[in-house]
Amino acid sequence: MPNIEDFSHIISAVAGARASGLKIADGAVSLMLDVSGLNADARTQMEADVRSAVERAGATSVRIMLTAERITPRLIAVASGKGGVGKSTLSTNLAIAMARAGRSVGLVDADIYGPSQPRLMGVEGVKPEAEGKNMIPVMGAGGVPFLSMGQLVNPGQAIAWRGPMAGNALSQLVDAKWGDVRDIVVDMPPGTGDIQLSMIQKHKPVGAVIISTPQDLALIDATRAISFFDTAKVPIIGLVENMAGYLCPHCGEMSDPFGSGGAEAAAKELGIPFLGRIPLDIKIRMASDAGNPPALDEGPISDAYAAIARQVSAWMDAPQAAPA
Ligand SMILES: Nc1ncnc2c1ncn2[C@@H]1O[C@H](COP(=O)(O)OP(=O)(O)OP(=O)(O)O)[C@@H](O)[C@H]1O
Repeated sequence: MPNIEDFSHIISAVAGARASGLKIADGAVSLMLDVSGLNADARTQMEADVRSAVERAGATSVRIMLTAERITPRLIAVASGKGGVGKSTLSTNLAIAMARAGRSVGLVDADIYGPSQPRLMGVEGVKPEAEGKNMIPVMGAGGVPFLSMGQLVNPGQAIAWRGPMAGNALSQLVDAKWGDVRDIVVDMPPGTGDIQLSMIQKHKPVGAVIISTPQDLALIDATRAISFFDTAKVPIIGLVENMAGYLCPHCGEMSDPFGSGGAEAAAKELGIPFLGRIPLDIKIRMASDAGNPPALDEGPISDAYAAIARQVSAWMDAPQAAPA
């Protein structure tokens, strides 16, 4: 029978620093497993992995107590200098790709000008319920819980809002019953005006992902968005290039209607990380419009979102994203 040190090694090979309180009595092993920040599937998987490793090593019985710290979700802002560059599409697919990697992540659609997430998440017309004063997020595509400005007001109504109203509306979404959600991807309204400032002053994101198309004019707007977050002291996680390169579905030739590589060059010049590029592909628009986010699929598009999600997740796991 292995001793307590052997079991400790076996368990930490599977669960890293998440295991604690290991005890052994007559071959019966008990321990605690901190599953904070993991979604339900990842929790079940980790528990099962630890259990089978301990059983394989010869334990007569295994008792695992799952614990999770109560957490206030951290916000990841997805922002762009101007509209129409694919910010909402990226927000949805980033959240889904992070969830597919086992993270406990939610999505908030704070774009008061054109809340499009209910459609992208396949839950158009679904109204969230409330528990007391708090809203309960609805379950969107990929099992990602989500709330949208579009669920608070009728389309078009919010456009006349001023900063404080937008800030208060965002509070309703962010202060909802998020359960064990650790990180919330926030689809910001495009631009860098008072509305956006009020929102981030009220609910400071831990970091911002900026999205741009590759052409010069869009990059100038992206640069403005970057300095906006700099001024607000919100660190930039990195820049994503969207609609980079068009693969012709008929002849298979790759062309660059908006140029290509502009965002990567701009990121280098600005000294911020480049997180990756998403091609211009009609399949992205069609799948999104049908409420089937492409990040849920298999293939190169989904891989591109997963690669961006990995970098954002790594940034969130590093010390700079830890709560003060
Ligand atoms: N890589 C892509 N390839 C093809 N179509 C895309 C791509 N990214 C986004 N789109 C499409 O472009 C349109 C605009 O995208 P999206 O709504 O995500 O942009 P946005 O920046 O959030 O816009 P808004 O500022 O209006 O909210 C949508 O029809 C979307 O399906």
